[in-house]
Amino acid sequence: MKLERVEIVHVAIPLVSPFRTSFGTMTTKDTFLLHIVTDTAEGWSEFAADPEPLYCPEFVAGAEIVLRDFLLPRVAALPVLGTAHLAPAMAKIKGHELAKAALGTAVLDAELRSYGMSLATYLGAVRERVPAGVSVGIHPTLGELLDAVEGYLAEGYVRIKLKIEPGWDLEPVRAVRERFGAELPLQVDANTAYTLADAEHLRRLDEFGLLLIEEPLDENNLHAHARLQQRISTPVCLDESLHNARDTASAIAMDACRVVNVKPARVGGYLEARRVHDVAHAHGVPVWCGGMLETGIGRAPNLALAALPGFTLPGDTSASSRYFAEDITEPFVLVDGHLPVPRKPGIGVEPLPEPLRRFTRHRRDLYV
Ligand SMILES: CSCC[C@@H](NC(=O)CCC(=O)O)C(=O)O
Ligand SMILES: [Mg+2]
Repeated sequence: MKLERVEIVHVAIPLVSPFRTSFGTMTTKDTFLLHIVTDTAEGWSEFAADPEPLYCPEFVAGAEIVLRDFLLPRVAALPVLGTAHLAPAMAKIKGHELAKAALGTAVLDAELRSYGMSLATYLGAVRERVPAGVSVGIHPTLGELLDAVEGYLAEGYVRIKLKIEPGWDLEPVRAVRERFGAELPLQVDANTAYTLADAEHLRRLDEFGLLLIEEPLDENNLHAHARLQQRISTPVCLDESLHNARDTASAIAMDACRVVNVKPARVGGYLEARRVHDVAHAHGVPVWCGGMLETGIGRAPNLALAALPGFTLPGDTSASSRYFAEDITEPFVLVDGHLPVPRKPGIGVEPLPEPLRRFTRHRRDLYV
């Protein structure tokens, strides 16, 4: 393949309801798509983070600069444009995994389309549909939380994840357990909101039989997560702390991580995400596919990844309607608590021209 053009398409899609986490409240999915044109096929991808660096250090405006000034010049200079060649070409740039993932996924999409191969086939998917969990934000009252959970269960979601923070943890978990029973697959995500000083408090979550507690302590602090795991029985799951397969191997070796939230964008793309899956699977550590409120452009490839053998826990791969009244692709619709694995070439979806036009804020060439 030969790179001919790369376009950045900034989109802003309103959320159906505010999504509050321990680090802020989102009301719009405000990010960009990459559209690449090569001599043999086109490719699409989505940048997974937001305008502010609150979940991780990367953010929309910064990623555009990193792509335009540092990643694209190196990739465009490659004698052969192919997914396998990208990581070595981008490796000299430190960090910026989400920006690298956006470029790498667009190239992978184009490459697979040129071969007529689906991402699911390429990655080694073994399922045609995957069970869908749902992430539930922090609500103003317990009553509103219980109503939200009731609604998601009625839609068929098979697992509930509750966002927690100091002051909103034991009570919402207890309320959900009391209302929906001990058998409901239930987990929590703190997004780094606690410290080791909270260990005794977090140990009180052990009575609720949670599947896991996600990223309770500050990111990249594997030692503290390992010490916390010695004091609580709820399995610690890492998210923000794992940037690649190497981190995953270290975290498992230190017993800092008994479950892995695999987010392809966070680890630099789908090839590294498969490596993370392979490392965890080899150690008997279950993985599940995390989410970043993706549009269908990011949701489709996540579903392909979630169909790999080691993804034994439901992910945050919800239906498009979880966040959007209208998606920029054909919507992903829950059927019996599952979503279909895309099987068309590449990521298997393209933006729908009309919704894309309506939700586009601006688009420009990053490379011609
Ligand atoms: C704005 S919160 C984004 C990161 C968060 N993602 C989710 O909670 C799932 C979001 C989704 O359903 O895509 C996480 O830390 O796991
Ligand atoms: Mg998380």
